[in-house]
Amino acid sequence: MGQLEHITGPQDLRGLGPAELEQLAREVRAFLVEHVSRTGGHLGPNLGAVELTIALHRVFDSPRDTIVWDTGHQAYVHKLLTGRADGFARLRQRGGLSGYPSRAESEHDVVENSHASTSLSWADGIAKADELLGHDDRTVVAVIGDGGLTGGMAWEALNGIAAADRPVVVVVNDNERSYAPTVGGLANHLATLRTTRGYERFLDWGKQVLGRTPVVGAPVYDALHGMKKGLKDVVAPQGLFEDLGLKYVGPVDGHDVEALEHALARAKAFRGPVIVHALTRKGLGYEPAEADEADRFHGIGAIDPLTGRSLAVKTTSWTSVFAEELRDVAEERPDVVGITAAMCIPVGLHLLQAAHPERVFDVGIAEQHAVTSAAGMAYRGLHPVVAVYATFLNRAFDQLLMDVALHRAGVTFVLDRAGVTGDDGASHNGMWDLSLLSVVPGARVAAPRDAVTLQEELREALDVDDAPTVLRFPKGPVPGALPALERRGGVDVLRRDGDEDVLLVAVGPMAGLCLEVADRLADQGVGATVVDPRWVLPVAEEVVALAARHRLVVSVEDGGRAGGVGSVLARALRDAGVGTPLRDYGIPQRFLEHAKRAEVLEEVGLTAQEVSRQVVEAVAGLDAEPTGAPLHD
Ligand SMILES: Cc1ncc(C[n+]2csc(CCOP(=O)(O)OP(=O)(O)O)c2C)c(N)n1
Ligand SMILES: CC(=O)[C@@H](O)[C@H](O)COP(=O)(O)O
Ligand SMILES: [Mg+2]
Repeated sequence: MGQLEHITGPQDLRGLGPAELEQLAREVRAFLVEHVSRTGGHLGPNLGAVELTIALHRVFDSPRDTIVWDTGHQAYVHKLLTGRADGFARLRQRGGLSGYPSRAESEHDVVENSHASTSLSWADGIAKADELLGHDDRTVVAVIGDGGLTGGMAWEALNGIAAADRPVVVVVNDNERSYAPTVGGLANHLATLRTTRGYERFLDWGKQVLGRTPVVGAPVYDALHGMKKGLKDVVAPQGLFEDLGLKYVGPVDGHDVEALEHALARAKAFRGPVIVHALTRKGLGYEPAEADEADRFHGIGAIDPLTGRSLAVKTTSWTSVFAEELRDVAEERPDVVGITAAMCIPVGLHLLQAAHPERVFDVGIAEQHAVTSAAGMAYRGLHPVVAVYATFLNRAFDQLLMDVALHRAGVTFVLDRAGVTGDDGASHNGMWDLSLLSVVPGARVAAPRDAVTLQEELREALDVDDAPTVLRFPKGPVPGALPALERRGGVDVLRRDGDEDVLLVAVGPMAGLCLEVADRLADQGVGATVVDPRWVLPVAEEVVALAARHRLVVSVEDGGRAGGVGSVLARALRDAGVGTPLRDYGIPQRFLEHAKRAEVLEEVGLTAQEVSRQVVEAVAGLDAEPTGAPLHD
C-alpha cells in the first residue's frame, strides 16, 4: 500500500513504523524523479534530502517549531510532506508550485529567497523573538548545506547563536558538494568529522549489537551514546563548532531515519545551540544523478527519466561564448585569472580552469570575499574576472564599491543570468545590477547583444586596469549575429530609417526586440534609428547627441527601470539640455512571480508588440502637441 498518497501533513508521518518509513522514502524518490524529470528543477539536492526531511518532520512539530531551509532549493520533500504533492505537475511554472519555499503556499514555509547562507540568521532572529515573546516551548531549526555553510553570513550568525542559550538546532546537510565538491578549510574540517573511522565503527557496532530492541531501551543506548561522545572526543578532534560553544551531534547517517530521529531528538531536548551533522549523498537513489560527476543533477531541465539524458535542444549559450573567449584570451594574458563562488561550470570558468587550473579560484559561496580578494589580486597586477550570477552580485555591492571602485582596481565582473531568469522566482532575476552599478563611480558596464559583441566587449573590459568593468548577459541561447551599419563614438548603429522620428536605445539582448519595434513603427509610417551603445553605463556622449536629433527617445533594458540605464539616460539628457522626450522600458520595481522568461517579459510589457504600440501612441501624441511635452517622468 502506498504511503505518500496518505501524507497530508507532518502529523501523518508520526504513526509510521520503520518499514512504512522506508516505503515512504522509496515513493518520495520515485515521485521526485517522475515529476522533476518533466518539469526540471533541483533533482539532485532533493534526492539527498529525503530521509532527513522525513526525520525532521517527525521530530519537530512544524509550524509551531520553525524549520528554515537554507537556499530553499532542497525543499521539495518538505513540500511533499506538507501536503503539496498535487502541485508538482506545475513545479516552477507560472501559477504553479514555486521551486523554493513560499509563504503563500504553506504555513510551514518561512524563507522564500534562494540566496544561500541566510538560514542561520533567520533562525537566530526567530529564536530571539521566541525568547522575548515567551514562546519557550518552541525550537528553531535551520537546515543548511555544506556549501551554504561556506557563506560568510552563516558564520556571522553562528557567532551569535553559539554564545547564546536559545534552542536553535542547526542541521548541516553535508553531501560534500555545492555544485562541485565544496572547497576550503570548512570542507576539510567536515571531512575530518566525517571520517573519524573509529567513531563510525563504534557507531556501526552500537547500531548492530544494540539495535534499538525494546530490551535495550533509551537509558542503555544513551549511556552508550555518552561513551560514543567520549570516544568521538578521543578519535575526533575537538570540533570547530564545539570550540565556538555549540553542542555537536554527529556525524549521523543522513539516510537512516531512525539514526536521524535519535540525533534530532537529542538536539531538540538540549534546548540550546546545537549542530546536527548529517551525512547525505546528492542524487541518492537515481543512478544518472549519482553518476553525474559535474554536479549530481544539481539543477536540471527536462530529462528522459530512464536514462537521465537531457531533452533540451542543444544551443549555444551566452555562457559558453564567454567561457571559450575567456579561455582564448587567457592564452594571451597571463595576468587574467577567474574567481567563482562555488559555480565554476554554471558561470563558464570551467574551460579556463581546464587549461590553467592554477588560475581559477573557487572561494565557496562567498561572493563578498570573491570581490574583495579580486581587489587584492588587482593590487598585485593580476586582472581578475569575477564570474557570478547577476542576482548574487547584490550581496557584494559594498565590496565592489569600496574595495574595487574606490581603489580604481582593474577587476572585470561577468554577470550571467542578467535580466529576467524566470523559473527560479523573484530572488533569481538579475534585475538589480544595472541600478546598483549606475551609482558606482568609475564603473563601466557593457551589455553585449550577440556573441561577437560579447567577445569584443570582454576583451575591451580586460584592457581596463584602473576601474571596475562589467559585462552582463541573460540565461539561455545567444541570439544570431546582429551586425552594425556603423560604429560612432563607440555606439553601434543597427538601423537608420532616414527621418529621425524615434531613437531606440537597445541595452544588450534587447537589440533584437528594438529592431522588431522599428519594423512595426515603419509599418505605421514612423521612422526609427536603432542603436546599441555596447557600453551602456556611463551613457555615451554619442547617444545624447543622437537623442538631440530625434523627436522621441526610447530605451529598452532587461533590468530594473528604477535607476537603470533609462533613468541615467534621462538625467544625461537633462544635464545636456536636450529636451527630446524619453520613454524608458524595463522591469517594474516589484518582485516577479516565477514563470518562463518569455512569460515574464510579456507580463512586464517587454515585448516588441507592446513597446511599439505605446511608441506609436507617443508619436501620435507628439504630432498632436508639437511642443513635445515630456512623455515620461
Ligand atoms: C548567494 C548565493 N550564491 C550562489 C548560489 C547558487 N547556488 C544555489 S545552490 C548552491 C549550492 C548549495 O550547496 P549546499 O548548500 O551544499 O546545498 P546542496 O545543493 O549540496 O544540498 C549554489 C552555489 C545561491 N543560491 N546563493
Ligand atoms: C538554487 C540554485 O541552484 C540557483 O543557482 C539556480 O537554480 C541556478 O539555476 P540556473 O543555473 O539553471 O540558472
Ligand atoms: Mg552540499
